[in-house]
Parts: sequence; structure tokens; C-alpha cells
Amino acid sequence: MARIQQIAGGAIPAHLETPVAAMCRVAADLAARIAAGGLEGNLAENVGANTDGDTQKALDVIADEAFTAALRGTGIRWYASEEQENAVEVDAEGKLAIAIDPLDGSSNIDVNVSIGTIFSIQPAEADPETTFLRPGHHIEAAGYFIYGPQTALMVSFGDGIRKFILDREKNVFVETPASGLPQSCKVPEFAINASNYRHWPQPIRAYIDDCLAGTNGPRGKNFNMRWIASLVAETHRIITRGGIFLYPADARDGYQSGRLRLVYECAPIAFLIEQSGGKATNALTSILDLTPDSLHARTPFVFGTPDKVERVATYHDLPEHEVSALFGNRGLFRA
Ligand SMILES: O=P(O)(O)OC[C@H]1O[C@](O)(COP(=O)(O)O)[C@@H](O)[C@@H]1O
Ligand SMILES: [Mg+2]
Ligand SMILES: [Mg+2]
Repeated sequence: MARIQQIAGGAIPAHLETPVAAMCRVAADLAARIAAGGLEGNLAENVGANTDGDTQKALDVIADEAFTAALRGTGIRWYASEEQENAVEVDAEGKLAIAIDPLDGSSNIDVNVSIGTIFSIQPAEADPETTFLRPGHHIEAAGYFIYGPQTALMVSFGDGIRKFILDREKNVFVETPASGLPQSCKVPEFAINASNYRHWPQPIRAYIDDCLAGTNGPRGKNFNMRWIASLVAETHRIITRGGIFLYPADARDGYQSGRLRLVYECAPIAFLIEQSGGKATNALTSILDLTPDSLHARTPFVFGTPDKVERVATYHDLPEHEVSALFGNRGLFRA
């Protein structure tokens, strides 16, 4: 059974130790199954659809069932998952609630690219609506497991970020020093699914146009682009070496509020990013200030190095003629 080994002096708040330990045990098991690839059955097989119409892969369901079962009796009352229409009461006596994306990056299961689990823990109220449909300021702990070449837990208990790497031989999550999100980098990186360019709102197009223009444009420097299509993997890269991630609202059917879910994807990542020294918004407003109107509500999502995230907001304040101008005429941003 997987254990956690903390750095001397570090302490996981006592009331969170049991649920976090239970999650680590599930994550270690999932990591082993993922590493075994298809040898134990096809983890990427389509097995159905969740209530929101997203295709469910075998691993989505395996992960969801494993976390639900493991969290029984750990102090968790409400369990709200991407894979279930409504929050489930796992323990009527529990004082805590968990919001979870059991398996993030499902489109990468069959291509051996990093995937993960995203979660946040907060106090449980009398019903799931009161618990989950409120801004993220009640979150006590949030983070993700990343299943990649390395399996790691990145988590915050509201006092900076902590990093634990799975020692697969000893089956222990060993804590290792975590540094915050770098505030600058030599060649800044942006992450966005550029295939949706034609559907984006004009301020997002203008922001990306100016990145693409590099040294010829108003930013006066070159950028790199990355898109893994696993939110967890993008977050891990940005916490490690800076940059910005954008999944904006767009004009496609069903994408008016973007793609990512506020309760169990964006709010936990926003909490972790802010605790690591970054910023997270819906392009304009802090993610942690938003009130979800349903468990599966979506939101545009922009996070990363603070000055980059703030710059995206300023593009929304530009007058129409500036934002739709060619980059050469966007005078306000001449470096
Ligand atoms: O396929 P797209 O549109 O690029 O979207 C990729 C995004 O969708 C997600 O895979 C959604 O998460 P799930 O795999 O949990 O549904 C994110 O991890 C990722 O950032
Ligand atoms: Mg996800
Ligand atoms: Mg998922």
C-alpha cells in the first residue's frame, strides 16, 4: 500500500491526512496500471458517455470507482466527480467534500502521454449545492497527481505548494522541495489549442497574433508554443518553468464558456497556481471568485505567470479598432 513520506518539518493538516493518503494509494495503483499499458486490457476503450455527453474511456470509469471506494470512511461526505451527474454522499458523518476529475487528459491514454487526476477538498455543508456551488475561497487543499514518466503529487494546503514523487519500488510518495512558478523565462511559452483560432473572440486572437509575431511584433520577443491536451501536464510544465495556458470561450456549439469545468478542473488548478505564485482567471476575473451555477459548469480558463495573465485581460479593454488591427498597428502594446 502506498505511503507518504514528508520532508522533516512539513505537515499535512491532520484532518486532511487520511483522505490524502487514500488518494495516494489509488494514484499509485492507477500509475501501475497505466504503466502496464494495454497489457491488462484496453484502458482507452470507449465504454459510454458521462451525463454531459463526453465519451468515457475505461480508465475514466476505473479511476472514478477507485477514488469513490477509497474515500469511504476517510472523513469525506460529498464526492463530486466529472464522471457522475450528481455529487455522491460517501459518508454521512464526513466533514469534508471533494471535487475530482478522476482522469484528466483522457484523449492521451492510448498514446502514452502524461495524464492525471485533479482534486480539491473543502468543508462539507448540509447539501452538495451549498458545498460546491460557491466561489473557490473555501478550498482547503487542491492539487493533482500526474501519471507520466514520473508519477508525482503536486498539492497545496493553503501555504505554498508541496511536491511528492512516487518511488515505485518502495511504493512511497516521497516529498521533495517544490519551488514556485518562475516569474520570467528566456523564451516564454504559451499553450493553446490553435486549431480553434477562427472560433476565438477577437481579444484572444490579438493576444496570440502578437505572440506569433515575435520580434517583428509589439512584444518584441519570440515565443514558443506547446499543447499537450492534458491540463495536468500543461500545469506541471507551467509550474516548473513558467508560461501561460489559455482555453478561451469560443464560437463552436457548446464552447460558449470554453471547455474546462469550473468545480473540479479550473478551481483546483487555480488554487494551486495561486499558491505557487501564479495567477488564474477566466480572462478577466479570478477563477476563485467565480460562483458555479451547476456542478459541471464550464469556464474560459487562463493561468500562468501573473504578468502574462494580466496582459490577456488588457486586450479585452482595447477599443475594437485596436484589437482587430494588425499587430503592427496595436500601438498601445509597443514594447
Ligand atoms: O482536445 P482539446 O479541445 O484540445 O482539449 C484538451 C483539454 O481537454 C481535457 O482533456 C479535458 O479533460 P478530460 O480528459 O478530463 O475530459 C484537458 O485535460 C485538456 O486541457
Ligand atoms: Mg479534465
Ligand atoms: Mg476527466
